[in-house]
Amino acid sequence: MSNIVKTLTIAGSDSSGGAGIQADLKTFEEYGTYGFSALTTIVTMDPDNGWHHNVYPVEAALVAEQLKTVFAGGPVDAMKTGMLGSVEIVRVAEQAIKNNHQSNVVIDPVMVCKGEDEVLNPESAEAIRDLLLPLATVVTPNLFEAGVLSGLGKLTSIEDMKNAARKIHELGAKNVVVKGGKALDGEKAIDVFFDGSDFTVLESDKIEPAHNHGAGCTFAAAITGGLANGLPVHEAVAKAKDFVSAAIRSGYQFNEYVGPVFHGGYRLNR
Ligand SMILES: Nc1ncnc2c1ncn2[C@@H]1O[C@H](COP(=O)(O)OP(=O)(O)O)[C@@H](O)[C@H]1O
Ligand SMILES: Cc1ncc(COP(=O)(O)O)c(C=O)c1O
Repeated sequence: MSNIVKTLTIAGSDSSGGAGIQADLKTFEEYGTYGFSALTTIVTMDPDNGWHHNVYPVEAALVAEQLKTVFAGGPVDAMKTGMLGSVEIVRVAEQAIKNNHQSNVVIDPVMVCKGEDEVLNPESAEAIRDLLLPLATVVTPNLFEAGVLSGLGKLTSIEDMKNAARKIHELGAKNVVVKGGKALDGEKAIDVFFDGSDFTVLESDKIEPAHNHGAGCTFAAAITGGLANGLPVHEAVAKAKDFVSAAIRSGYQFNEYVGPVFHGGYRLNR
């Protein structure tokens, strides 16, 4: 079929199914697109150790090989990156985007897993800032990641989020969405969108219980799906906000530690 709309994720595997490549491919399907993937890391969560996340990066050369396979069909309609796992893998992603003249690039600068409070790999965070932000059509940091990328540290208000978005735009990303999510105090889940000249504040009710494991990946994958389908950036972001809200509302409690989103929530109109 020649009218197939193609999407790609370069991300890690979350066997628990809510986040990572699993979230991305499910979301791409919901958007009626054909999903490709290059796996960067395998993440396990240990029920015998308080659900501690162990992250196992794949060899960078193997990520490059996967991307050679994907791009053998030419550039895709839109792509995203998620957890990248090492500086070398960030470089491989950068080269693939440049060499294949890939447009519609969504960078989700994954630095932490929810429930874990250490930056997974500080060098990778710097590499994402320096190598990938200049290639980003949209970058989607959460509150913590936006504080790191902007250098502003802890962000606690919409004004802080706007200042961070401005700084991240200066680093080269064309559009920035700073996600307040559950981390920003208040009754609303607030995200700030900045296109380089105007701010839009996206608001939804804060959903409780927050079955939001995978919400960030799902949001970025939904923006990717929207861009692939030809939506302008601001519409792709607004639709992604509705999509992820429905996914959180339809989420469920997997065990005592984690409640993932359900990526099909939007279709079920929940
Ligand atoms: N409890 C919640 N209720 C409603 N929306 C939420 C909730 N938690 C997160 N979101 C939304 O989900 C999206 C992902 O945000 P967030 O969970 O902060 O990202 P990340 O997974 O990268 O930490 C954002 O649009 C955010 O506002
Ligand atoms: C492979 C992978 N990518 C990304 C994330 C981040 O998930 P979230 O969308 O909840 O921020 C996780 C968290 O567990 C993960 O395992």
